[in-house]
Amino acid sequence: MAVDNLPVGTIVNAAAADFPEFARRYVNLASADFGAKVLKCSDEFFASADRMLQSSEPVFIVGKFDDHGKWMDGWETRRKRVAGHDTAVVRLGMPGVIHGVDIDTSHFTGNFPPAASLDACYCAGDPDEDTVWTPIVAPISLKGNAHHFIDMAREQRTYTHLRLSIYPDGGVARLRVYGQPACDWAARDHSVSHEVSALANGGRIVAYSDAHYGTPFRVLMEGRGVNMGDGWETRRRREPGNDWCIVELGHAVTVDKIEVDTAHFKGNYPDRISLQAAHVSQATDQSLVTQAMFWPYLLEEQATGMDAQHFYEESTIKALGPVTHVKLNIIPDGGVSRLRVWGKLAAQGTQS
Ligand SMILES: NC(=O)NC(NC(N)=O)C(=O)[O-]
Repeated sequence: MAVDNLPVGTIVNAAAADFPEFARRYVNLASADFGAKVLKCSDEFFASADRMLQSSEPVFIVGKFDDHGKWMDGWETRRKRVAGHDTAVVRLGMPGVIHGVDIDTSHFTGNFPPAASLDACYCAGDPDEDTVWTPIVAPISLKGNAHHFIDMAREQRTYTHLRLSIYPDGGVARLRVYGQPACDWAARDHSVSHEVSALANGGRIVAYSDAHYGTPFRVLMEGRGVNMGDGWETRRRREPGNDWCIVELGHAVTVDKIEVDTAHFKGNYPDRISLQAAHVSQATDQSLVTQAMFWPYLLEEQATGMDAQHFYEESTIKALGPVTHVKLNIIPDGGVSRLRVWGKLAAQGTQS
């Protein structure tokens, strides 16, 4: 991209990429939003390694320099003048099974690394000299200013940390590690309710009708939304019907509490919401969209208000028995900051 002739301060966005299925299906376990951190790196002279874990799209700001050189949105090491290569050790925001990665060199043109590789480990604490690293991506060639999507569908192990190696030096705008957070249900207390919709507990967005604004997976994040962008928001609906979002729960449960939080959605909260649910063992993400049309109501239509948490307890929730999936209907459209579903763990394999 020829950026030199643009006015100083112009923010240049990364070229839109054709994202593969794993990047649409799973969350980025290496996102700073989930607490992912760079624990150590061999060098970060030009740009801090933590920057490659930001969830924002990388930008190039024309004419922005700092004391070290050109300000770059990513991790960038100095030009190596000795043998060797650079590395960065990342603690994932949540332990999980990795389904694909993206080594994104957006905006690094004359300074991208010609190759990179990834190793992973599972560690209760943080890795040290005795840690045994498993190679998960052998060295691959990189291009400048480009996404490098690597499908890892065959990977089944749970990892907590990654080590990114770049050969020999250079800049990486973003490291994205798409995967399913892992949860050890056998170790959990089965006598209490669990928030099985939470990402950290294996909750996953399966499909949604529209997500013109905001990002659907954020409704399953912990804590309250920080602003209106921290949630799921649809476009204004100009035809009959309603918007919806299907969530796979981390474990089958008998639902005993639901929260729908419209934090920050004031002129655009849904007029009403409802939830449908089912216990499903045979489905694909695509077939669930069709199957969900006929699921029974877990929560009948409820009026919602702006910028508020709405809690529903057992007296309002229908007794459907164990369910594995819920469908949130927002009527007719609007924005939701958080959805939380709690319940008692059911024996896995139960079918209704
Ligand atoms: N124009 C540059 O980006 N030069 C250098 N990098 C930074 N960030 O200044 C370099 O040597 O790669």
